[in-house]
Amino acid sequence: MLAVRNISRTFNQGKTGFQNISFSIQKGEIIGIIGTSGCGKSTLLRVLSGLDSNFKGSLDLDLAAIGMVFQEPRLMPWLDVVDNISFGIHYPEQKQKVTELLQLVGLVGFEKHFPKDLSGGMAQRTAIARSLITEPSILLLDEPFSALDAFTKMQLQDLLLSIWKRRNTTMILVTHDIDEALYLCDRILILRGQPGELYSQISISSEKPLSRSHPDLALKKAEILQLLDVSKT
Ligand SMILES: Nc1ncnc2c1ncn2[C@@H]1O[C@H](COP(=O)(O)OP(=O)(O)OP(=O)(O)O)[C@@H](O)[C@H]1O
Repeated sequence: MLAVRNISRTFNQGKTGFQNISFSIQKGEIIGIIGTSGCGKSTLLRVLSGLDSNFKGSLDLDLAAIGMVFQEPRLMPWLDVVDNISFGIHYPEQKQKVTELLQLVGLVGFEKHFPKDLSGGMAQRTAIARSLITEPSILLLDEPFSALDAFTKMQLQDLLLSIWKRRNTTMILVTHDIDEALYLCDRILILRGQPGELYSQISISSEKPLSRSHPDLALKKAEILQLLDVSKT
């Protein structure tokens, strides 16, 4: 349903960004993108989202069907939770949808709270609900939980899986957290180099989610560390 062929994005210096990346994604797949700092992961996500159209190669996806979640929630401080979620849509007609999303992300009871009164996890739940309001078929997530404490992070990872189970949303997740990618993803793309290139792809379990301590995930982690060339650190 999504195909990326030979795409490259370099900047003026010519040395940065990413190059010659090709992959495809099936409906309902969760794909992780992992790579060392500066190998172009965020740049790739910006290109996939349509925020950056200055790339070479071909991109076969419906940009209208995309939702995006960033590392920081990017909520509007003067709007409460409901108004943040429903910003840009015609709320009276979409009230039912907002109610369903509040239930989905676990924010019932917090409708009238403003961002300053939300914990980091609740703010990110609001951002996730907002990204789903347009019913995207693909969700792009750029290190969505990296600013959260370990416990909240695990809760929100499980929230993503529950969204995926209910809606079969295709997701592309950029993360530095290999355990997170192993737990959530069907397949992990490993980028290396500057400019970054697709170095390898690893399939995870077909019985997702495996328990976080499952030995298969430990084996895959060792494989990924080796592919990233950081297995001794
Ligand atoms: N607008 C820009 N102009 C010039 N260079 C850029 C621009 N955006 C990104 N870069 C460069 O492209 C490279 C890749 O950046 P990017 O943020 O995509 O990497 P990343 O893999 O997401 O890094 P990190 O893991 O540290 O977040 C970096 O060297 C960065 O400096």
